[in-house]
Amino acid sequence: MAEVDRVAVEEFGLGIIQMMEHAGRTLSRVVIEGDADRITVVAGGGGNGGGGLACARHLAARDRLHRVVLDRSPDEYEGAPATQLRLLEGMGVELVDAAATPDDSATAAITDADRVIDALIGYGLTGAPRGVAAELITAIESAPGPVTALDVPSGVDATTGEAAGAVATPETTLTLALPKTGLAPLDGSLVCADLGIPAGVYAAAGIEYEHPFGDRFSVELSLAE
Ligand SMILES: NC(=O)C1=CN([C@@H]2O[C@H](COP(=O)(O)OP(=O)(O)OC[C@H]3O[C@@H](n4cnc5c(N)ncnc54)[C@H](O)[C@@H]3O)[C@@H](O)[C@H]2O)[C@H](O)CC1
Ligand SMILES: [K+]
Repeated sequence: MAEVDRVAVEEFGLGIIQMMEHAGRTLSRVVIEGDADRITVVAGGGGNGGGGLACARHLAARDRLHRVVLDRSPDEYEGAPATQLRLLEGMGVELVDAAATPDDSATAAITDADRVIDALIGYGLTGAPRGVAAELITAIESAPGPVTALDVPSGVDATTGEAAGAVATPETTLTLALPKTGLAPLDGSLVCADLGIPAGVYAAAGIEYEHPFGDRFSVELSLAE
């Protein structure tokens, strides 16, 4: 998937921000179909967090957003995730910086929600979750409300499916563009979102690909028997 992203951006000129917007908007559609109206988005600093922040903007516009929890200071965001964050700030959305709140307001923002979106870490996970991200994964895992994970449950290796430390167990995972091999052993439902990546990108990346979405922009997947 990382190679597909590279080819899409470097050889086809697709923007990261374009794909991230598809991810966030489709994620918001999936959770808006449920009845939760106090949805907390927990967002990391990379591409996964950026998709979560785009989702938060669409939820806020529909009055379904409870809180946005970050694992680092807003000043530390760069690139497309920073763009998503600035848009949210421009809407007046309050951000909970879990790294700067010694009290339990980040945990409360997660436990008070009636659904939590786990957009902390995606396929960019390296090793077991550390620091504030690990604490937030533990808080998500113990939250009373259901969890929707973006791309892969944070803490799960997208390729091997192994979890070397904390992991949040989702009710639903919305994976992006292609199902990752590490999702095969996953409990819960799996939905794949179309990011609008042209078929030629997959060909250039050496992947045999048939557009799986038909007329839709997301499809539910199940494991072959
Ligand atoms: N075509 C696609 O599928 C697209 C996917 N997108 C999304 O982007 C992520 C991958 O983005 P990337 O920036 O490469 O990495 P992540 O956001 O997954 O992770 C980096 C983030 O996580 C922190 N981190 C990594 N390991 C640890 C650890 N052990 N403990 C604590 N923190 C950790 C790191 O510091 C970074 O902040 C993909 O999954 C999709 O969600 C794109 O939006 C575009 C297309
Ligand atoms: K995630």
